[in-house]
Amino acid sequence: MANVRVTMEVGNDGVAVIKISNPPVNALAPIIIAALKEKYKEAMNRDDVKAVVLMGEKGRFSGGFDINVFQKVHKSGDLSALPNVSVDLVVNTMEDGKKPSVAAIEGLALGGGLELAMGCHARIAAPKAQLGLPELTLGVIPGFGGTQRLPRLIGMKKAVEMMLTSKPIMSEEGNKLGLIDAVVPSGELLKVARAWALDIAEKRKPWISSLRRTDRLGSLSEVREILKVARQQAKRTAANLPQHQTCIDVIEEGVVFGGYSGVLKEAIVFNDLVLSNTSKGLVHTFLAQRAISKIPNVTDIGLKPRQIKKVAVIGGGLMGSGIVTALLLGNISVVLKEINTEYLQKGMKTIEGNLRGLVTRGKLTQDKAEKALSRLKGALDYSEFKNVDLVIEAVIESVPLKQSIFSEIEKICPPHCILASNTSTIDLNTVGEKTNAKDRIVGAHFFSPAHVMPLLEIIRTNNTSPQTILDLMAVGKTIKKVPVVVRNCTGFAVNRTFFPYTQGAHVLANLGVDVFRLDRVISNFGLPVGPFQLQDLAGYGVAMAVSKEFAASFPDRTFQSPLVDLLIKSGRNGKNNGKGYYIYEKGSKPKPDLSVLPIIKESIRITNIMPDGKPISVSDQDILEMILFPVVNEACRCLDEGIVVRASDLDVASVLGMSFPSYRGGIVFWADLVGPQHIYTSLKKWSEVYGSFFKPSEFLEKRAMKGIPLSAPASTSESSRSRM
Ligand SMILES: C[C@H](O)CC(=O)SCCNC(=O)CCNC(=O)[C@H](O)C(C)(C)COP(=O)(O)OP(=O)(O)OC[C@H]1O[C@@H](n2cnc3c(N)ncnc32)[C@H](O)[C@@H]1OP(=O)(O)O
Repeated sequence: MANVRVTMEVGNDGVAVIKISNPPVNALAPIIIAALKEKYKEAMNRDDVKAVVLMGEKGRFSGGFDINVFQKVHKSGDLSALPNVSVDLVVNTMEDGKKPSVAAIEGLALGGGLELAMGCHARIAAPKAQLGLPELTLGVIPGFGGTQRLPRLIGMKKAVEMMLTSKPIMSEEGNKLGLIDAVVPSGELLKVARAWALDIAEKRKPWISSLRRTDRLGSLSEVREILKVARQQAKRTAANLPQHQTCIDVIEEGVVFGGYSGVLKEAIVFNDLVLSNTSKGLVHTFLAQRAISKIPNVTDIGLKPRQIKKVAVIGGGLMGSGIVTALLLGNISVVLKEINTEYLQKGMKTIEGNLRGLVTRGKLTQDKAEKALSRLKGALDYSEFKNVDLVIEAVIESVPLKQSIFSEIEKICPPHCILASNTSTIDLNTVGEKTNAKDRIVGAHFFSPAHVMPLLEIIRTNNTSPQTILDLMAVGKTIKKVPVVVRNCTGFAVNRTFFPYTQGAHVLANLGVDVFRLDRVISNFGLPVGPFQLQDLAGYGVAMAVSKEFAASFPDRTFQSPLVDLLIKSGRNGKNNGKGYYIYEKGSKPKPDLSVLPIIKESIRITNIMPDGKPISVSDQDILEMILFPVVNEACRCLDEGIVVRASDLDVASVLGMSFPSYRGGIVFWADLVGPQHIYTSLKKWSEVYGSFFKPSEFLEKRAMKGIPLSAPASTSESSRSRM
């Protein structure tokens, strides 16, 4: 803890330099806040101090309030762990202190970090420092006066945009907007900040308290118009989130009743929001995403990732070309291998199209797209494979084909080369069966479209070496994916956990519940689309292949719905041919296709599972639970079998792989909030009426009976089942 501290050095010029040190981002932990108060008090009382410069250690001002403290509050429900910063430190000690403060900002000033800087009387920044108030992404609002000071410094419109989108700006833009008083080279930052602070103290520069400014706010009617538009927008984009509307209310309070009233209201509602389930979910998601890269016996044994300079991708279909695109964007040289010129050209065109799409959407410059393409080579044989560091196979899901590819590339590639498969269903032991390189065989499961979706599932067998896993994790990070390391099993972690999602929806459809209502309930819960629309988007071929796979591995809990087969027979193929459960027309939103109803009726006739031949009557809550509890049940089996390192990995995987709402914290976190006992009792009841698809797993039963959260690590007696 020696490096968690605040230091103060007073120079001969009479400037006290107060420095925050809490690596790696100088987070404002309670101990830092207490030390800041102490140093400020000392600076105000010392006769040899004329002014203060506030800065952060090692080139980073501050990443904001310590997020771990939120988690502690979430667990204990005790708000007293939150220190009084907004009034006590920022208003009374810094802004209204008798000596001026100047913030010297380098690297980043985010959340509470930027709020401290705004409490200073001027802000000097090094180039390219990130400035932002991302608190809404944690389910709270800025709580150290940011809702009041940012609009007063840069104007209402931009301030509202920065808070509601949580997007940071760079110091150069901050300078143009009035948030930053000067941008100076890093080496001159401290010198300029000291001089600026003295200039304020000696009245050569104005002594400005942001909270008292009104000149940038605009008239009340202008403010109200901006806030009205923001409210409407937030209703659309953040329907289930309380913090957006609350943030707007607090901003308005300050404009109507003055900045100080705004600060007081901000502090009150901040505390309410901290305790909300939304904040619990979002904070959990943030920390879980960081924990995911810590793999016991891989990342903690002193291994260093080797550099992956050249990658070969086999197969230029939709997945293969998406993977190539992602690699090229990560500055990696790629060889795309196809079996003939026609397929190769098709793959190349798809890659070009992917890059062009990013340019059109303003996500990539033309220059960068061209440079990315220049790193790509096409090949029809393996001659380019002699010096590759990694091969990713992305051909069709055929066991003999994959096996022959792997035994061929083993002979051609250098002995250090990682041999990865993008299979989503085939056992990796089977894929690598005919090779002698089992320690280098690994799964690299991307999600479609691979250049857009952020998750990379890394599947290890019992033979995969830690170095192979570490290297692939490093590649994942280079191409801006979040890698989750999982064990080999049918469907791996994501598809396996979520296969009952579609299944549950099909059970309900066959019990007579309207499919469009089912989709609506799920999208109201926060997933982008419901299970039927998702099936339309993924294509029915995928649905058929996947359900066959699961039926073979988990016959006890696979519901055989004839619906997709009937849809295909009626000439539907989902979005691919514009006709599925919905009608897809260019330029318009998908519309429910009522002509699908007779097909569903036929499915109901075949399955004949409706009690007394009548549709069941269910509430929206029942629907939600009947679709999601079986998912929780399968997640329990994955935990029991040690498919993931920790429960929160499954949360991240569900958020990034299945778009489960991040503000609900992920599937296991959500289940723990709902309560394992309720989930167990409900599943048990449904299994008695509707069959074994709903049968609760042993793991769920045990945890429910003992009142242990599903996310709690396995006890010694339980872990005998785990394969980790
Ligand atoms: C009252 C106030 O208004 C409330 C607040 O201030 S809430 C906090 C607002 N701040 C934020 O939301 C910033 C959150 N942090 C980030 O976005 C990113 O971490 C960052 C941009 C600062 C740095 O990103 P990057 O360099 O990629 O590093 P990243 O891996 O994310 O973080 C490095 C470590 O710092 C930790 N960290 C980052 N910000 C933190 C914070 N505010 N509190 C505690 N820990 C933090 C991470 O958990 C991670 O820990 P680990 O090494 O143990 O895994």
